[in-house]
Amino acid sequence: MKVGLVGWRGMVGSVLMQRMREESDFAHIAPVFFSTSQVGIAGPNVGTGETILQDAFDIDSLKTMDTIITCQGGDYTKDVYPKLRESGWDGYWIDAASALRMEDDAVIVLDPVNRDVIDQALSKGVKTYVGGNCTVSLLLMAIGGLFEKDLIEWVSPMTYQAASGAGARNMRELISQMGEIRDDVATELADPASAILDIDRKVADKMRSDDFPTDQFGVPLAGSLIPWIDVPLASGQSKEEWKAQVEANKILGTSDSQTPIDGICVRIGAMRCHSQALTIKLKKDIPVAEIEEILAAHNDWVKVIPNDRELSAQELTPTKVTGTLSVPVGRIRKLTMGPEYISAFTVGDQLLWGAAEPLRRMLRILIGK
Ligand SMILES: NC(=O)C1=CN([C@@H]2O[C@H](COP(=O)(O)OP(=O)(O)OC[C@H]3O[C@@H](n4cnc5c(N)ncnc54)[C@H](OP(=O)(O)O)[C@@H]3O)[C@@H](O)[C@H]2O)C=CC1
Ligand SMILES: N[C@@H](CC(=O)OP(=O)(O)O)C(=O)O
Repeated sequence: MKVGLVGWRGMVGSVLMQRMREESDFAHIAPVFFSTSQVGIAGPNVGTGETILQDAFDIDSLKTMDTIITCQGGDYTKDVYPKLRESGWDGYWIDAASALRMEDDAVIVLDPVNRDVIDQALSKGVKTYVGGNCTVSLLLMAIGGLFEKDLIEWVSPMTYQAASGAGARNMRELISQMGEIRDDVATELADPASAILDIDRKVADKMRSDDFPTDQFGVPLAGSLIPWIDVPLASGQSKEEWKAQVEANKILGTSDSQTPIDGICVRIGAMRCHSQALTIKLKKDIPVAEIEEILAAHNDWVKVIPNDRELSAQELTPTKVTGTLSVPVGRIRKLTMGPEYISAFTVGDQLLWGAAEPLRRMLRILIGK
């Protein structure tokens, strides 16, 4: 299979390349690397010989691919995808961007959760497969078992989303902000006798000052948070909040009988792991032990963490999860609202299961390996 890769050197694309190398995916395809800015120079050698970067806007060149996998972004998709389809190209398009997700002829891929939906689409001849929003994919990897058994009446996810979701420049800015704060009080920190309230005031002054680096986020994130992600909608939701219900139900194949999923999305100063605190209303009263069993049995990556202080602090954090495919879910307990109400807390790497991994697994499904 001739596979065109677009956006492979960006942040999501680099994680995709890393995973494809780790899983020897390149042994099963003939890769062709495209670029929007570096046409004609040497591309990566992935064990299949020297490569030269092709023009990612050249429809004739793209048309020779059996499959195109893109992490280039929504603007690229909106520009190139319609031209390619209008030209008669009938290949598989696998995309990280949100642009095509809610189109009728596109499927949102997360095969540990919706392999049945993917298989049905393939047999119907669907050719467009899009990765879900990171928060949505991570939510479903964590509590997919309860959805599979049709036990959920509604979910309210309150998110704690990492800087990486906003892009590479934002990750850099977060670190710069952390450094600026620390450097500003380095002398006081070195003196154990210095007053903490003096340090605190100096930190707040620094974060509010005009020279604090906020070009990317617009406001301080380090030492603070941002309770809004993406553009506002007429409903009062942010677009990130809107995606939870529509995308999750599309992934699950339940768009006609939507399970309500809604909460507040918040950016915090983590690097690349999104966390979510969940309030779940179950359709019936089930013991916590049974809930834990259902969750743990759903897929190979979800890991139930007992509701224990030490284990939660060690296992259920961005620090533990970053760079791994593990999706821990813990803090599972009955809430005082009633026996059908439970809490849960989950963490996942938003660049792996949240972005790159569902795409490379879709490619593997296509090549049948
Ligand atoms: N960030 C995220 O968490 C998620 C992103 N996505 C989707 O993936 C898309 C891509 O996101 P992301 O990977 O963050 O985007 P990046 O900005 O990291 O990369 C996008 C493109 O920018 C170009 N580029 C220009 N300068 C550089 C440079 N110095 N280093 C690397 N690439 C460079 C590359 O294209 P070229 O080689 O052609 O110049 C690259 O493919 C998003 O638009 C979004 O639709 C989906 C899920 C999560
Ligand atoms: N919006 C997400 C990242 C992202 O790229 O989402 P989407 O793939 O739905 O555009 C975040 O900020 O954390």
